[in-house]
Amino acid sequence: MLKNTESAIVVQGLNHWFGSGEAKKQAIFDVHLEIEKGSLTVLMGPSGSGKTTVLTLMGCLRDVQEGSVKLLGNELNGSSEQTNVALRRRLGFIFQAHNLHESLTARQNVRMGVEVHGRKDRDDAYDQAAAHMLTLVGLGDRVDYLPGNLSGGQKQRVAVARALVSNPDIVMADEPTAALDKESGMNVVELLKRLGQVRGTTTVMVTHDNRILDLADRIVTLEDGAIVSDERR
Ligand SMILES: Nc1ncnc2c1ncn2[C@@H]1O[C@H](COP(=O)(O)OP(=O)(O)OP(=O)(O)O)[C@@H](O)[C@H]1O
Repeated sequence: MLKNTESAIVVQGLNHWFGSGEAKKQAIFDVHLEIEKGSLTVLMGPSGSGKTTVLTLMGCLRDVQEGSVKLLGNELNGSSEQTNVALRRRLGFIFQAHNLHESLTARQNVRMGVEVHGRKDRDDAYDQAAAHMLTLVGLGDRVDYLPGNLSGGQKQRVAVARALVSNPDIVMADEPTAALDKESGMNVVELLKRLGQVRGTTTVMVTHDNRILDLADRIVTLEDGAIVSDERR
């Protein structure tokens, strides 16, 4: 049974290593972080500072080696695969490589975001939800396009729609605006912010994009695997 709490994510004393034997190297050092439901948190820091590692640990995509990560009240350190699968269903992931299926239209790609979660008997509802989400990301006139006929920025917005269509509790995004021009990038982040206010969706976003910092509720900066600043706005 999954639990619910007021904090979306609570990280305590998190350490992480890569490699083994002589090559074993610590990448994350004693990270503590509590993220409120409905907030938009940005993780910043130089290349190699540990942002993606922290995001994947919080997103149930990597085993927690030492310390505690509670996701929606559920401890990930030592959690069962069954719990991990159930938790991942409550998350939406947006990564830089958008991984769209080239043979499926924008709408069909977005539908996959709900189909993996649910029943097969709601065809029309899935289609409508996918088209609605594509409209929200500004692609209402492109729902039946194949990825090959979309620009890099448009493909990225399809990936955003796919991550959001299942109404996830938490969105984990790694450089979601990197492929987007200023206006499209702002639109995506504004949408995530609005989902936080309206649906209580929590967003944690890794970015180097200074343009979107004004929209963040909180900016956490990592250096050499440790948090060096934590600014609430
Ligand atoms: N699979 C891996 N195997 C070995 N070392 C890794 C692995 N993944 C990350 N690291 C190391 O862990 C540290 C943190 O990497 P991470 O990718 O989390 O940083 P980042 O801040 O996300 O960087 P970037 O902004 O370049 O994506 C780096 O020193 C990196 O070399």
